Amino acid sequence: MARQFFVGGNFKLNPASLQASTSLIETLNKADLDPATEVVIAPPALYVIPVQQIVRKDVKVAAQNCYFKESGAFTGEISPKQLVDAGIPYVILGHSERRTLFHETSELVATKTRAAIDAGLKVIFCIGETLEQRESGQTAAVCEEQLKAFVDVAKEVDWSKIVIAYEPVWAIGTGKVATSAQAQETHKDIRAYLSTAVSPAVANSVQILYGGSVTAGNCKELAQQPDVDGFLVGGASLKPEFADIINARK
Ligand SMILES: O=C[C@H](O)COP(=O)(O)O
Repeated sequence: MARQFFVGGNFKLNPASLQASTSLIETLNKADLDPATEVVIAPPALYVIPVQQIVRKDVKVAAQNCYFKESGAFTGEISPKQLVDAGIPYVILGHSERRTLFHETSELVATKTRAAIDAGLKVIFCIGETLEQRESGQTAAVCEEQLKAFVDVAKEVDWSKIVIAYEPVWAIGTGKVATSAQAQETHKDIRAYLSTAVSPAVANSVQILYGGSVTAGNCKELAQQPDVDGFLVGGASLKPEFADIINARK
């Protein structure tokens, strides 16, 4: 079965006002988008609901993070249940900025992923190595370790609720994109790991996105790789070229 092409836009902590978010969405609403691509955008938490209200219906909305508890004394957090209640279908978890700047461990990311799926969300689950880890030949091992933490708590989980985003940390926001060969090799390694650790069927059906300095200029070649099923886009998702990335296979 062919995997659907998927493009996510992670706005991170941008733009800095609701008005600027609205104008970004208005541009996206007017764009000619390939209907074969599943498109998900992740605005900052405060704007998730207003964006959901104005964005075109063929574009879904994601939160950039959530906690694993349903409710309680957890100041500053958002629960998976609240996202579901607000009609938000997706959440990004395990982004390298969460792992590095906010000290999220693979175990915490796994717990949050399990809770999000159990609550009814779909998860864009991010993994990826640092430059030092790549240069010392640990790329596959690091991705496996990050995935294994979830596999360990994934008993009877519905893997169709997960999209994996491979984002080498050295490529995020740096302008240094992975070559299509590097992306393909790592995506293939991720599938090989899942084939053994979960099942060949899951390894074959799970969508694996590439993220890290994707632009309109480099997306077409990356999109031709057999194990690259789409992108998680940061900086370029805030620009009109996001539509060209969505249309990378058109
Ligand atoms: O989630 C998106 C990634 O962090 C990629 O960001 P970037 O496209 O700005 O490099």
